[in-house]
Amino acid sequence: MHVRGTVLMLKTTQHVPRLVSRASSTVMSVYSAPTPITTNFHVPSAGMATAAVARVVEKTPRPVVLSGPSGCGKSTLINRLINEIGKDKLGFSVSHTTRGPRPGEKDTVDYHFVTREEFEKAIEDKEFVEHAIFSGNRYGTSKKAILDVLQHGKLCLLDIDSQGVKSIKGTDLNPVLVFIKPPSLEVLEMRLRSRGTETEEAIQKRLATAGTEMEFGNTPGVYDHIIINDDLEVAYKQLKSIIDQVMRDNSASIKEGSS
Ligand SMILES: Nc1ncnc2c1ncn2[C@@H]1O[C@H](COP(=O)(O)OP(=O)(O)OP(=O)(O)O)[C@@H](O)[C@H]1O
Repeated sequence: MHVRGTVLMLKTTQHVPRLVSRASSTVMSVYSAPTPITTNFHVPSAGMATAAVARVVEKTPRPVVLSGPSGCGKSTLINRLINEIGKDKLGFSVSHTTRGPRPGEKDTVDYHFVTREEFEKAIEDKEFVEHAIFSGNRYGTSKKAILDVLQHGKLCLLDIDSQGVKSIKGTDLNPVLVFIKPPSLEVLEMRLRSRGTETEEAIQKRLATAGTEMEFGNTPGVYDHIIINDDLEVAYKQLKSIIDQVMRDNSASIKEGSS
């Protein structure tokens, strides 16, 4: 998965209207004129004290962002999370892309595969919270995708590239940022080739972009965690431990916020 902004969610105990306040204030840097979004969230009742409501909004669960060069193993790690945590606790939402489907990928399941024109229109309509170009294709995470996740009281896990990370850092989402790093560019190339899903041209584009992604990932202070995906078992354990911690923190903050 790339930029794609694949959105996964780990279930927490309660959902809160975080995006409502976000959408009407900072939102993402990609918005030229943010507009309020309508949701079906459970909004605290009118009888709830204003201070308590403010605390609930303030204590919204943090999303987790996974990022790293194409072929670093994001999809592999995410699929293991899905398998281990289970679909009753882990949701999956779908991003938009202008790239063509790989063999086996299904429209609306793996991505919303759209034309460039449709993507441009979605940008104009301010449907995306972040969007980026990767290897000549466009990827975007729609507000609707995230809202769909949050409506189910789940923690979002986003898979986005460095451009998306820059955008999301400029918001009040307060994401936990995790960089998935290949052991080396040589290993990355080998894995990309063995995956056998790309043309030579696409592989070259991915490798060209990989250098920039690695540089960004290595920049001090950008990411909260860096996981080197050498041994898959070790990398997975590290990621799972981060996810477990975020889930605990989110649960605790929700309880505190709603008390
Ligand atoms: N630790 C690992 N050891 C060996 N092979 C791995 C490891 N992690 C992932 N792979 C393999 O590397 C290839 C690329 O992994 P994957 O598709 O998960 O990367 P990705 O980051 O999701 O890429 P993209 O962004 O292009 O979708 C896959 O064939 C996967 O099986």
